[in-house]
Amino acid sequence: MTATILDGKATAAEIKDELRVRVKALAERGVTPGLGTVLVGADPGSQAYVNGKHRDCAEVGIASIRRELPADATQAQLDEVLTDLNADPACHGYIVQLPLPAHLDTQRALEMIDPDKDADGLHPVNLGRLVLGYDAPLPCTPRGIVELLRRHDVALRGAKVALVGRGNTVGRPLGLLLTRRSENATVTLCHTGTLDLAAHTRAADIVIVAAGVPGLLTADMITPGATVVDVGITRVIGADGKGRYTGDVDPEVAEVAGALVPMPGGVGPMTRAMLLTNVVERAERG
Ligand SMILES: Nc1nc2c(c(=O)[nH]1)N[C@@H](CN(C=O)c1ccc(C(=O)N[C@@H](CCC(=O)O)C(=O)O)cc1)CN2
Repeated sequence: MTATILDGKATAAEIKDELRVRVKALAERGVTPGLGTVLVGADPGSQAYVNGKHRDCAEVGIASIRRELPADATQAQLDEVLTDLNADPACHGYIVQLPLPAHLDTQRALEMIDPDKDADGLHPVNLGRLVLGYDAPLPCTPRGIVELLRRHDVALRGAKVALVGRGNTVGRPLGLLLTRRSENATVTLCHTGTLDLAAHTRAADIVIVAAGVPGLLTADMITPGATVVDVGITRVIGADGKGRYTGDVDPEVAEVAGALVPMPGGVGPMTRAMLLTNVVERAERG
């Protein structure tokens, strides 16, 4: 068996086409959605991700608001930028690019974001709203995974899902999304303390791996025909001395799985598309 590839890049492109139409409708009401980004320091990876977000904005007609601080910025300087963005009516949602330099308090920065402008959906108030089933901006990666599966007709209702990883940005919120009444999947949340991980992944119709451990899921760990989602993205240095990104799923899994969300080209582009979606939704609310 060779898995059907669930192409996140193509699906994200479809979503961006749909967003372009919604942005045009907003323009007719005199509203231009605005996404803000806060970048501290000059890490090349973070700069590339922020540039990518602004390219995405330009593609769909969202206004870009860029705030940059030097690597040695103080917490007070960062607070000031966040306070400004909270008050800026042109900014419907914004993100603080992570990771922040080690001397800054990330949790404090995330908590300073106005929850109604939290484009990443990672503010504790919004994660709390998600737990309680209230309306809230949803975290982009979990939302992107559910959207990708839905658009490729992967049945979630009644499905057994093994979710590997309990982090606050993917594993935990994704478990909450998948167990909402609208999705109705049955989720086993696995983590580093799970005994016999393979027994859980083999019993699952859908295996989602967000552990940050390259090649963690091997072909013998899934049932033939299962759907596999690779959320891992770890930078490794190859034999040629060059850096590259690798996922949590061993390439041989593609020979056994029925469907595979690959890395690259799967969850990453969907995460970016959901960030834009969160901003457009905020602008539509007025
Ligand atoms: N505030 C945030 N900070 C960070 C986030 C985030 O969602 N919010 N996630 C990552 C970086 N990131 C976006 O910021 C991001 C990472 C990877 C991709 C992506 O599309 N990756 C490609 C493969 C790698 C590549 O080609 O560069 C893929 O999966 O196809 C998008 C966004 C940390 N910080």
